[in-house]
Amino acid sequence: MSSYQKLIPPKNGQKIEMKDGKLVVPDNPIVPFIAGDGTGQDIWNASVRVFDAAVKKAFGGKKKVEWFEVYAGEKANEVYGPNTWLPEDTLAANREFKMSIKGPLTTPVGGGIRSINVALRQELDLYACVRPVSWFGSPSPVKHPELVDMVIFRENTEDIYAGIEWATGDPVIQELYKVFEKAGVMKKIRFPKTASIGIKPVSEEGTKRLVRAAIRFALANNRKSVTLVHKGNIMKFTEGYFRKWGYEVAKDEFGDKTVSWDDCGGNAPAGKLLIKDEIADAFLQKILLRANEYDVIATLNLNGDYLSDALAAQVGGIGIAPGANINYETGAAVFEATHGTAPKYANQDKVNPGAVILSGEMMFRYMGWNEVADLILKGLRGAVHNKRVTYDFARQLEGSTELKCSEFGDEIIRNM
Ligand SMILES: NC(=O)C1=CN([C@@H]2O[C@H](COP(=O)(O)OP(=O)(O)OC[C@H]3O[C@@H](n4cnc5c(N)ncnc54)[C@H](OP(=O)(O)O)[C@@H]3O)[C@@H](O)[C@H]2O)C=CC1
Ligand SMILES: O=C(O)CCC(=O)C(=O)O
Ligand SMILES: [Mg+2]
Repeated sequence: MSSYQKLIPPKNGQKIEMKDGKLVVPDNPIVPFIAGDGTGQDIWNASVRVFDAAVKKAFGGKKKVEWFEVYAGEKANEVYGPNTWLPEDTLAANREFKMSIKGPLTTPVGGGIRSINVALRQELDLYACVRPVSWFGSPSPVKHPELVDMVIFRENTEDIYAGIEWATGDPVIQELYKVFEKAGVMKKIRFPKTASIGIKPVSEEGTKRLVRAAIRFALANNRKSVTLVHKGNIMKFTEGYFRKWGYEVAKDEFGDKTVSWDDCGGNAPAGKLLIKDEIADAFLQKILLRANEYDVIATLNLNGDYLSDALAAQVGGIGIAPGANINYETGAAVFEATHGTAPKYANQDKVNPGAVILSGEMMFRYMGWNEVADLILKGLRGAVHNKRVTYDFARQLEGSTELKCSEFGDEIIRNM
């Protein structure tokens, strides 16, 4: 057991562990949670009741999650003192108990602390951000939202999110200019006196482990294709190499089970997984026009961030867009919504808790508690079908009843 500065883990529960490459889940697992900033607390209050109700209904008391509150963001400042955004305790709890679920955390724009969400992913090396997007019957701005059934695998530890950047005037930039001078690239910086500079690392190992995870998922779930989404025409050695390394891992490690677009002209023989690629801007227009041509998506960090919100909107909005950050080798995982803190709605018991609830659905499936995950899906589908929904759906759904965040949780429980 780790020694914690301020945390006391629940006495009754047991740890989830990884043994011989497999998760071993006890009947009473301890699962750490971070409620989150802004709307996070309202959402967590609704979500945890849904989770407990689904576990109780599925197992009749034989299994139970022991929830363990850990802190990050604003609450961490209250518990640990000013300027403590991601306490060592929280990282230690994530390591000890393997999995956790979290609400959104605030990141200021243009200065201040770097993202705690990104820091958690990097500290725990959760290299795959997995975001499934499909239609739940909710109102959508497109004619055929049912054509969207994709799972985004977003690289989660590299790219511009590594946070290697300097503000205009920083002395490091002057040092970099000396290197750029030698390399003969200074003329490419149009306004050197005022430019801020950011650096985008993309590695072979980082790309291959992400694409490998996407291909394994696609094969295990009988998916038709994996599309590598990149901007490799412009960023040749970062995004272009993501594409190259992606095709390489498919050929070298899954050559008997996959076929590339170039080798089959897009017509994959029966039983083979098609590996193709798409430039990111073209991809963004094609998902609106012909969403059914895409299935599993493997992409870089920034592209994945943009795509997640865009695809979420296509199936009815960010209010029901779930996600998981996973390291498939260590088994470590943090489940979280795609959306942020939506601060203008904080403490109004108003927003849609669906994204965290569906992140919980992913978590229970990851734990092998499929009965619980199925009940959560049934409950959510039932609530949307009955048009008893939160404000985001209600404003687009004729004849609906607008529910509070907590009431929507109750409605999901009623429909399980
Ligand atoms: N993983 C994380 O913790 C993330 C954190 N963030 C952080 O969150 C903060 C706010 O970011 P912002 O760009 O405003 O993005 P948000 O996702 O927080 O909110 C944007 C809009 O999305 C809608 N929305 C968000 N959550 C919900 C919900 N649960 N139910 C219904 N609608 C919802 C609202 O739309 P409407 O106004 O139309 O009602 C809201 O105004 C920033 O500090 C950002 O860095 C952002 C993303 C992820
Ligand atoms: O960390 C943040 O504040 C934003 C992260 C984000 O938008 C995402 O992971 O989708
Ligand atoms: Mg985002």
